[in-house]
Amino acid sequence: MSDVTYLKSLLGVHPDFPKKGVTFLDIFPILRDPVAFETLITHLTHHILTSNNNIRPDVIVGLDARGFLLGPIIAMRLNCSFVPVRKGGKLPGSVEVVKYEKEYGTDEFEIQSGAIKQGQNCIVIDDLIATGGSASAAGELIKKSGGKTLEYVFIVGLPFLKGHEKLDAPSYWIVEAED
Ligand SMILES: O=P(O)(O)OC[C@H]1O[C@H](OP(=O)(O)OP(=O)(O)O)[C@H](O)[C@@H]1O
Ligand SMILES: Nc1ncnc2[nH]cnc12
Repeated sequence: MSDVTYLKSLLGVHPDFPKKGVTFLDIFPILRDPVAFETLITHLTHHILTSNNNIRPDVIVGLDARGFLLGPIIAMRLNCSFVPVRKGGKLPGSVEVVKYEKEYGTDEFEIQSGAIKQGQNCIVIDDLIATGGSASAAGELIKKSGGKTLEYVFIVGLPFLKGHEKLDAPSYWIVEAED
C-alpha cells in the first residue's frame, strides 16, 4: 500500500464539526499509531529533502497548534531550526502580528521578532490547508521577519477551497480531500 493510501485510511472524518457544513479531518489517529507516525514524518522529511531544487531549509515554521506536533521532529531530522507561529497573545517578548480569516472564523498569528534571520529559507508546516488563511498569514510573518518561504507543506489539502492559490510559494499535501 502507498503512504498516501495508508495515511488517508487513518484520517478521522467528522461531518458538521466544529459547525454545520464543515467536515473536520482529524490527523490524531495517525499520531496514535507509531508505525503510521513514522511513515508520515519520513514521507514529509523525504519530500522536503527532494523538492525545492534541493535547497535545504534553514527553518521549519510550524503553525499553532497541530503544526507543532510535526515541525520540531522534522526540524531535528533536517538539522535546522524550528520556529513556532502562535495564536495572538501567547508569545513573550517582541512579536510580529498578522490578522487572518479561517474556514470558520478570524484569528491572529504571531512570531517572535528575530526568530527568523534575514534571508533564511523557511518551510511552513501544518496538518491541513483549507481556505489558506492560516498559511498565508504565516507567509506574511516570514516575509516581515526577512525570511523566504520555499514551500508550504501539509498532511491534508482541500484544493477545492483554492487556499493554495493565496500562497506566495508552492504547496504540497500528502492526502487530497474531496468536496
Ligand atoms: O486553511 P485555513 O482555512 O486557515 O485552515 C487551516 C487551519 O485550521 C486548523 O487550525 P485551527 O485554526 O482550527 O487551530 P487549532 O490547530 O488550534 O485547532 C488547521 O490546523 C490549520 O491550521
Ligand atoms: N476541515 C477541516 N478539518 C480539520 N481542520 C480544519 N481546519 C480548517 N478546516 C479544517
